[in-house]
Amino acid sequence: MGKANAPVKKNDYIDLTFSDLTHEGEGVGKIDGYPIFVPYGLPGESAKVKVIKVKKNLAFGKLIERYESSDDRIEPPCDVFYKCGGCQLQHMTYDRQLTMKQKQVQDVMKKIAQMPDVPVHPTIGMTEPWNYRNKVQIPVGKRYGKVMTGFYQKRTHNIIDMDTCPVQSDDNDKVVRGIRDIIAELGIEPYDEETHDGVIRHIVLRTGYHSDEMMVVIVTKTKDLPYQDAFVERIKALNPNIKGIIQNINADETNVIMGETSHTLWGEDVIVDKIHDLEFAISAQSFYQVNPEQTEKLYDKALEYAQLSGKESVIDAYCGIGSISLFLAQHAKKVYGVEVVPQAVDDAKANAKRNHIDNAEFYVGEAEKVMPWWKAQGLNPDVVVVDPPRKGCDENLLQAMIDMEPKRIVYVSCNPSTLARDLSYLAEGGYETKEIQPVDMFPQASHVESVTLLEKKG
Ligand SMILES: C[S@@+](CC[C@H](N)C(=O)[O-])C[C@H]1O[C@@H](n2cnc3c(N)ncnc32)[C@H](O)[C@@H]1O
Repeated sequence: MGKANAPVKKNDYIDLTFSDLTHEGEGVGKIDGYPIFVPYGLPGESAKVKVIKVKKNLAFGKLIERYESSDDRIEPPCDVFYKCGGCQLQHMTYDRQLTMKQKQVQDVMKKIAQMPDVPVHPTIGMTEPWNYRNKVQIPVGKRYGKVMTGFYQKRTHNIIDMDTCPVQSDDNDKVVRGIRDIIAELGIEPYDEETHDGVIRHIVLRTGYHSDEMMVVIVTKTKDLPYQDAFVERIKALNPNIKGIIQNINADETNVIMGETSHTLWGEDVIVDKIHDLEFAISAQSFYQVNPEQTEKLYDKALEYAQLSGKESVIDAYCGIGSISLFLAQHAKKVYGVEVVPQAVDDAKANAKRNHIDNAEFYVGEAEKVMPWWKAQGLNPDVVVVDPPRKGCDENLLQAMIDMEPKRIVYVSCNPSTLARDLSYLAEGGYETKEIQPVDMFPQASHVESVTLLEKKG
């Protein structure tokens, strides 16, 4: 069907009944099999919709008036939910969010991996799916002379001025507001994305879940930070748990938040937090899971799937600060971790020492290059754990893993689509996907995390 043959035209007003949800949580209604995606529509509801964009195979619409409410609908607790791009699912009950995430994994296993029969367990959720984030990265801007901090409006870079965010911890919210006011009072200029003038781009805060230790990172465009001493003194006074204030410099015209250079303006370079009984030092540029309560459940599942007896050698690829590696090391003979961010590998080595674990080694490098090299050196692990970023595993890494012939692979994923693609590749290499456990690391947002167990066939 060409675009001209689509059953709707731009600016049409139509009545639509929603039958499904997209992976981003938008309602899907169909006219003669032609899908129309409408934010905030829920299955079972019908509504008046304005068609805003028409493509060959699908259209997008805006919900104008709902004729009835699904039992899955709730009032979003956040005032700016319908404007902000941070969360997508606050209008649905938490149970519905969990089933939606399970179904998303089931869908990609059918459509992308062609494995409709793999068991996908119900998503492991939180008891209280709010105030869970231990990290906030918030842009700083100025409008009509007023300094603002807040998340970007959907699909734009307009900052929505906000004082609180219901998925953040209250302490993080308070410190962000405090720093925003100090920036305004000292007259330090926020960075302007259009003119590339100004100084302060982002405030990044990380708070230890068990330790309450806080790290403040001020991301600047310039090396120079005006009124640095006064700025640091006043930030210190905002919360006694602030352990370090770090400046990160990002001079590039980019969407990436942090640049490559950081230096500590005051206090410690790291904060320390615990996951179960292990302590982890975390520096500004290292990855650390954002939902501490769910991290324990995610890691428990990864460890369960690894089925270690104490005799195995294990590779943890994309290991970050060594958090999964050190749990594996407590039950294995030897663990090898690889990670591309040098500061994270420094943290991983320090974390092994801090926890008196001496059977874990960490290497800096791209996992897709280090794995084939390890294979060439004769390293043939019993188990491989991978936890890649959203783009999934590089083919060279998948092939190296197949060539190493581990008994089991545990795949921790934050993107079901690339997971399904990689599971197909591994199936061709002789690895059977046994089961998948989604774990909700991002309540109220549409991201889906999961742990998968694969075993070598035959
Ligand atoms: C999703 S995080 C997982 C980290 C760790 N497993 C954890 O649970 O905290 C992915 C990690 O992969 C790292 N990374 C990204 N690309 C990489 C590559 N090509 N080779 C090795 N590590 C990479 C990132 O820096 C990040 O630390």
